[in-house]
Amino acid sequence: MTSPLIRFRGVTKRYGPLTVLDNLDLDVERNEKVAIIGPSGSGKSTLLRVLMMLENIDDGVIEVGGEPLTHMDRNGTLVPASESYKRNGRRNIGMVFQNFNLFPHMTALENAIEAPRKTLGLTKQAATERGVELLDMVGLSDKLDHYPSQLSGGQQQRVAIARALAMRPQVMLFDEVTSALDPELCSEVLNVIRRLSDKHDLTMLMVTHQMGFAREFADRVCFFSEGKIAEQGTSEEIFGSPKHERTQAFLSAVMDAA
Ligand SMILES: Nc1ncnc2c1ncn2[C@@H]1O[C@H](COP(=O)(O)OP(=O)(O)OP(=O)(O)O)[C@@H](O)[C@H]1O
Repeated sequence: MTSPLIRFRGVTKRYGPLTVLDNLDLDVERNEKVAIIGPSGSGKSTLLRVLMMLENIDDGVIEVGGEPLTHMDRNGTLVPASESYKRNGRRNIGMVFQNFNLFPHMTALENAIEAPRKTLGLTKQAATERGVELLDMVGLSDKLDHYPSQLSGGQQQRVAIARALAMRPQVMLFDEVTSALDPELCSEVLNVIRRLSDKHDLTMLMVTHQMGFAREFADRVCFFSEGKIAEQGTSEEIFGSPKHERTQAFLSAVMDAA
C-alpha cells in the first residue's frame, strides 16, 4: 500500500484562546480531489493555510510526500520551520485565494510568471514560454498583456490559477475561489478547475461553499465542524445520506438557502 501524499496527525492550531484546528487527522492520497465543506469559522481555510505554511501549528505533524513540514526539538517542542524551508516546501504546493491577489502593475503574463521566474532561475524567454502556456491552459491566450484592472474577476482568478501552477506543483489548494465572483463568472473558473482535474495529475484540496461543484468534483468530501472533521466520505455518502447530525443540519440549511 502506498503512503498518503499529505498526512495530518494530531494537528492543533490556536489563535489565543480559540482552538481552530483541534487534534485533526487527515490523509490525502496522490491525485485525490478533496472538498472541504462546513460552517463559517469551522477552520476550513486554516487547514489550507497551515498546509501552505502560511501559519504555524501548535501541535501535531503535517507531512507532504513523507517530509514533515514541522520539526520537534529535543524537548518535544514544535519548532517553526525557517523561511527558506517554507519557500522550498511551497514549491510543491500551489494555492489560489478568494481575492486573486494579483499585482496591479503587472500584466497577466507577468503575474503568471514573475515569482516562479525568480525562484526557478528561468531565463526571461523560458519564463515567457511557460507563462504563455499556462495562460493558454486557463483560456486567456488573448489577454497576456492585460493588466488586472482590464480583466473581469473570473479572468483575474484564472490568472491566479495559472500563477499557482507555474511551479508545477503536485498539490493545488483552492480557498473559496469563487466567493468574490458574480454567479455568471463562477462557472468559467470552475470549468478551468474541472479541466485541470481531468487532464493533469494533481492532488487537490478545495474549500468551497458551492455544494453542487463539491458534489461533482470531489472523490471525497470532508465536513468540518469546530476544527475537526465530523464526517467524511464520497460525494454520494455525504450529500446522499449524511450520518452526523451536524452534517445533516448544515446541508439542509444550505439546500434551503439555495
Ligand atoms: N489570524 C487570525 N487571528 C485570529 N483568529 C483567526 C485568524 N484567522 C482565523 N481566525 C479565526 O479562526 C476561526 C476559523 O477561521 P477559518 O478562516 O479557518 O474558518 P472557515 O471555516 O474557513 O470560515 P469561512 O467559511 O467563514 O471562511 C474563525 O473563528 C476565525 O475568526
